[in-house]
Amino acid sequence: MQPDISVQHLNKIYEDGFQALKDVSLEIHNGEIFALLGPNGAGKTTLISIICGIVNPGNGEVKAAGYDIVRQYRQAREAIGLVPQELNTDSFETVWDAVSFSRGLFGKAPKPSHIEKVLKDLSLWDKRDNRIMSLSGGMKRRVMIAKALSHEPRILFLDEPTAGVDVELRRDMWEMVRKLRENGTTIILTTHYIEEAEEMADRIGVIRQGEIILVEDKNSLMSKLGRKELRLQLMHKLDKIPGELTLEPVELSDDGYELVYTFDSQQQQAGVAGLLRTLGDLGIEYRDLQTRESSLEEIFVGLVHE
Ligand SMILES: Nc1ncnc2c1ncn2[C@@H]1O[C@H](COP(=O)(O)OP(=O)(O)OP(=O)(O)O)[C@@H](O)[C@H]1O
Repeated sequence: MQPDISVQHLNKIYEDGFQALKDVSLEIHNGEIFALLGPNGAGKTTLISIICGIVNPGNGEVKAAGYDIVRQYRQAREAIGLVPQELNTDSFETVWDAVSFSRGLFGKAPKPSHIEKVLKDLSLWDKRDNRIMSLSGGMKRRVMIAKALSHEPRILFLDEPTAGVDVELRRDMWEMVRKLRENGTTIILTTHYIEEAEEMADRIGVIRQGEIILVEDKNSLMSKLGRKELRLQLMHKLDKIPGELTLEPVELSDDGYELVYTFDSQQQQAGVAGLLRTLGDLGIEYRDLQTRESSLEEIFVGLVHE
């Protein structure tokens, strides 16, 4: 099956000569939730804006739903809903009118049954006759999503969907996004929040200074997250790792006074207990021990600051 989004060797140099994207290649498949994670200025908005036809691409090829975003702009754009970072919500219009109008912008015939479904899915049905400016911040965000979904796109972009949103509303948003995915929408979200990527995404892409430096299944990243390290400071120097321990992921420090054991947090019980027992059997004494866990945050920070 062809990917919903295909980006091949995309470069972007802004008019002032700044290169915001460097040879970006990425494929996103139907029904995925893909999180694009990166620090400020990494190029997330630039990438999204190019795919959505708001910013001109440099060289490279970009397709949405199989359509080239330059040569087949209309078809490509119609496949996409975009919830931008900046929310423009000082509108006197009612929720119903605003969402219906957005659909019209794509040249689509009115379809009240769809607008009704979108508003109900987003828990906005009761507010349909309210003016947008009278709504709470969280409701306004929902309206933005409803507008983006009004023309029945198969791909939804959410640029920083929960920036500045309180924890409760963030959870609501996550729940909503999951529901949309269940209905077959492909979702691409940008975020600074590692927690958000962990919670939501099927796959995570990390972008740094215009380059995609990692694209990985969330679960395999989570198994990295689950790595733990046990450090044992020994009473007496060891010259080498005893044969009984060579099957274990154990390393000896250069000075021979520290053993470092790396393990999966899921196997914690058996692994650590077994190791300590073996050390006891071998008569290897230690003064102190510490464990530490590497988090996705650490992996991320390590990656983007390398
Ligand atoms: N119109 C422009 N002209 C020149 N440089 C630009 C322009 N728009 C963005 N940039 C630069 O391109 C880089 C990437 O910006 P972009 O907005 O894509 O980053 P981002 O990852 O979305 O950041 P944030 O998380 O802060 O939204 C930044 O260094 C930015 O200053």
